[in-house]
Amino acid sequence: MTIKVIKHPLIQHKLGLMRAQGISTKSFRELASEVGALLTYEATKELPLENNSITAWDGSQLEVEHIKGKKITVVPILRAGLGMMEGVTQLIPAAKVSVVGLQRNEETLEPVPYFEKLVGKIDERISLVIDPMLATGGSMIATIDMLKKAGCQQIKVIVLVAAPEGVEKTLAAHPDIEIFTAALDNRLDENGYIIPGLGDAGDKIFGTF
Ligand SMILES: O=P(O)(O)OC[C@H]1O[C@H](OP(=O)(O)OP(=O)(O)O)[C@H](O)[C@@H]1O
Ligand SMILES: O=c1cc[nH]c(=O)[nH]1
Ligand SMILES: [Mg+2]
Repeated sequence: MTIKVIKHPLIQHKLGLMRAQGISTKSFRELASEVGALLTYEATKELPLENNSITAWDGSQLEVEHIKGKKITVVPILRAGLGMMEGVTQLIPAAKVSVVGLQRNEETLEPVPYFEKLVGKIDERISLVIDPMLATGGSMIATIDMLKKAGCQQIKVIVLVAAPEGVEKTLAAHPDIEIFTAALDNRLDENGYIIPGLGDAGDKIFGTF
């Protein structure tokens, strides 16, 4: 479908803080969660609503709006995706969680899958895939492949930072998805790291340097 770069001042300010050398694990993790929440607000903006009748505080019948039909499953890509989970689930507390584990081989840059636990009836849900980094796109494409194979028909992606190469590859493989990001950065370096990027997001979130 498309990529949407969300230029909200709060998002850009927080992302700018995340780019600083020597940022603490505590600050990086908190900011990843906060930017994740703000991007979730944008990514859920067009969810359809339906009217439902409830009994209100004074006993009267009242028409209120609820999110219609399909409900969301959040899909964090291990490990780094877990760093956005708190913020995302603060906004969607009832969301079911489907976990996917992928480790990028640092030499070939190919994603190596090692875990998959998806919720039931995923064909009836919208998947909201979360990962701080979309670099070559390999991990994201493999995750979307898994979700589609399990029957999921509607997929949105939230990443903190994306590289043009990875976005192009992901949208070419899966033109029906939507990507929400805080930044579309310049390029990948020779090791597949996003420039300017954030460095190794997983290591920063988990403190594994
Ligand atoms: O677009 P790609 O080229 O596939 O790279 C992006 C992936 O790399 C990072 O994870 P990593 O493999 O380092 O695992 P980790 O989260 O366990 O650190 C990142 O969190 C993405 O999942
Ligand atoms: O820039 C990058 C690329 C892949 N994974 C990261 O954590 N950072
Ligand atoms: Mg990593």
